[in-house]
Amino acid sequence: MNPTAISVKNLDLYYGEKQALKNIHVDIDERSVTALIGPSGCGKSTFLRTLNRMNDLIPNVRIEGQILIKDTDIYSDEVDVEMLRKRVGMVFQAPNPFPKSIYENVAYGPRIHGLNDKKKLDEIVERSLRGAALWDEVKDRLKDRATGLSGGQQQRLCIARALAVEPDILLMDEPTSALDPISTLKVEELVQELKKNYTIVIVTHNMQQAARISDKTAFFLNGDLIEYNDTDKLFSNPDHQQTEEYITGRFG
Ligand SMILES: Nc1ncnc2c1ncn2[C@@H]1O[C@H](COP(=O)(O)OP(=O)(O)OP(=O)(O)O)[C@@H](O)[C@H]1O
Repeated sequence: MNPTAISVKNLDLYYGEKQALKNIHVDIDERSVTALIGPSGCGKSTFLRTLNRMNDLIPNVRIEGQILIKDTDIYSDEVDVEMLRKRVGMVFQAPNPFPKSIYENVAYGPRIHGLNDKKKLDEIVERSLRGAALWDEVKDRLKDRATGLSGGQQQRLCIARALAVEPDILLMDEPTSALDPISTLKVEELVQELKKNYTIVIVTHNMQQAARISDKTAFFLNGDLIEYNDTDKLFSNPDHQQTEEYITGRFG
């Protein structure tokens, strides 16, 4: 069994008066893929965003409870949120490269963290693009604009951009929902490869995708974590009736 990468205890989250996460407890394994599933509005993205404090950017959010990453409570006052987001990278639903070159997209993170050595940046750009399975497709046009890449390539570029600052954890919020089936497959294969080195938490609307790529699955409903289980078990013989109803398409 892998050690725990993220330990969530008694987590409540409120948007103003509305409670969006209710007493969530979960331990996420290191170097594994954890899928978050559930119907629209159940709190998947909200939960994902708590893991690198992206909800801090939303007004009127109140968070109670604890999230430990390597024994540090990420909500404690001493935590440097910039450093946290370096360790816990994020990839969004729609690929969102900067309107800059392919090279500059990947070099951006290391540069803002103070690295200016051209040789080191070259190495990081190559390593990150290789890590995101994009190097061979772009190595001869690193100076071209990133926005000229296909959607699937742009998404892998965003993954390379996240890898460039050497995170431990990668959060992915429906990373393939804007992609065609072939690009989706490439990103799914990439996720399998990345879990050898990173802890991955992925929100997906697609239950087949969760079943294909994740080791564990968390099923949310109305802000409650109903079931957190091995993916094989959750999709074949879930412990809770609501999970059964959801995976067999009776609601959601
Ligand atoms: N910025 C916000 N301000 C107020 N309420 C919000 C905000 N973001 C989300 N919510 C509410 O919190 C609940 C959970 O939303 P969240 O986006 O986390 O769900 P989700 O499961 O990711 O949904 P989807 O699958 O549609 O993306 C919803 O009721 C939503 O309306």
